[in-house]
Amino acid sequence: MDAQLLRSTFAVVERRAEHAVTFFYSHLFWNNPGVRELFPEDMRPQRDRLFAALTHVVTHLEDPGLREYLTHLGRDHRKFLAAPALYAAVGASLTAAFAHVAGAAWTAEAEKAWTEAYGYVADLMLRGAEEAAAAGEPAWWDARVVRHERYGEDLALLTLRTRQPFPHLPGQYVSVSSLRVPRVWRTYSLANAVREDGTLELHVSLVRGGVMSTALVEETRAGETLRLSAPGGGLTSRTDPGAPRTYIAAGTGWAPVKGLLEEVAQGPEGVEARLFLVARAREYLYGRPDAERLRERIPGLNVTYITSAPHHPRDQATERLLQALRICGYWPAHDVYLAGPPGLLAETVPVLEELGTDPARIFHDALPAVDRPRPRPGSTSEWLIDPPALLWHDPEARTPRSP
Ligand SMILES: NC(=O)C1=CN([C@@H]2O[C@H](COP(=O)(O)OP(=O)(O)OC[C@H]3O[C@@H](n4cnc5c(N)ncnc54)[C@H](O)[C@@H]3O)[C@@H](O)[C@H]2O)C=CC1
Repeated sequence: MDAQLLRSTFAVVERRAEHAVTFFYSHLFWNNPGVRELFPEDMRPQRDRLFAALTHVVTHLEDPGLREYLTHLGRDHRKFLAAPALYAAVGASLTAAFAHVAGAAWTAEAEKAWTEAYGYVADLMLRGAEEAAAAGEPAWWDARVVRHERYGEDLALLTLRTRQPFPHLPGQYVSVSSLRVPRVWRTYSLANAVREDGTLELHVSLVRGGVMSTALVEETRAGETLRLSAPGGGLTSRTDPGAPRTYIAAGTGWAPVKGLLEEVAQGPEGVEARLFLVARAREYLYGRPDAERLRERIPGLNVTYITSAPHHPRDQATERLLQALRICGYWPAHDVYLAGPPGLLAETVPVLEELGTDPARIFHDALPAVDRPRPRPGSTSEWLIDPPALLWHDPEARTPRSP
């Protein structure tokens, strides 16, 4: 693959991404009757996702992890009922959209490079889907809501039980769909280790205007059925048994960390472990009772709760967290597991590195780039000098701006 040529054409397409995406979906739906019904009513998040995936591929062309990313993406796309014919149709519409917006940059060489690259992507995705089907994995798991608990205005804990066994590792996430908002899928971390009764736990924070979180927090009731996709994500346990580790969880980032700690509690020995549980205010520290129970079950677990002071902005908790981390020692010996809002991760990782943590031993889910909102540049030269944060870099993030 000509990585250089792929990147340079993508850079041109990226500048007109909104046109490219509109053209792509119009072309796809016009030329393939029936395909529109596979997509949700509101296409905006879908648009962001397409470019998020393309950006990931283009920025990881030489990364050996790209194969695994694509096979997992294909396995996950079974939930959309994506057949091989759809992959071919998407390829044709994508090249048409790129040709439309790239102008003079769309040379015969560029078209050849993109056709080859898309073929590679589609082959690996289809391979992932076929392997999962051959292993007897369903396209999605039906999960009954056995308990629905509200915490305050904007949080719900859902306990689910799947009809078929659900193979997950503690720390992983799933995408979830509800018949209340057809064909919409959103990812949530699982908040439990593997349990004997097979139940799963999700922590859902209400996003203002978010259709799925509103359905899950405010409308869903026990007895309903949700759909879960194949679990994914890299925030799984990597530390040798007994070796020291630090867990940092903020907001509903508590979910995967709770899963990891439940796994430790199921093990035979204690560990040298520190947990920092961060919340925007005391009343949002919903994980405290479970953290206390885990502290009793895990000898050697040290727990610190951090919140913003009353009437202070929620980000003050992050400053307090960084102060607390600076007071601790032994960072070079600790593996660090992090889960929370992208902004918190972006601020915490450099401090951990500065304190001596091995960057390769800091684990968190792949998160979008974080940037402060800026006005969009007006001219091409401004774009080149100071390209803005791309809209699709932060598709899943909450909108936690107000205190
Ligand atoms: N696997 C993972 O990493 C998971 C991540 N999450 C993410 O965690 C967040 C949870 O949202 P909420 O529960 O509403 O938490 P929240 O918005 O109340 O944030 C909790 C704390 O994180 C810090 N924070 C928030 N935004 C920040 C920013 N821009 N810069 C610096 N620090 C910031 C603040 O200290 C705040 O008190 C979501 O963004 C969600 O996507 C949730 C579950 C799993």
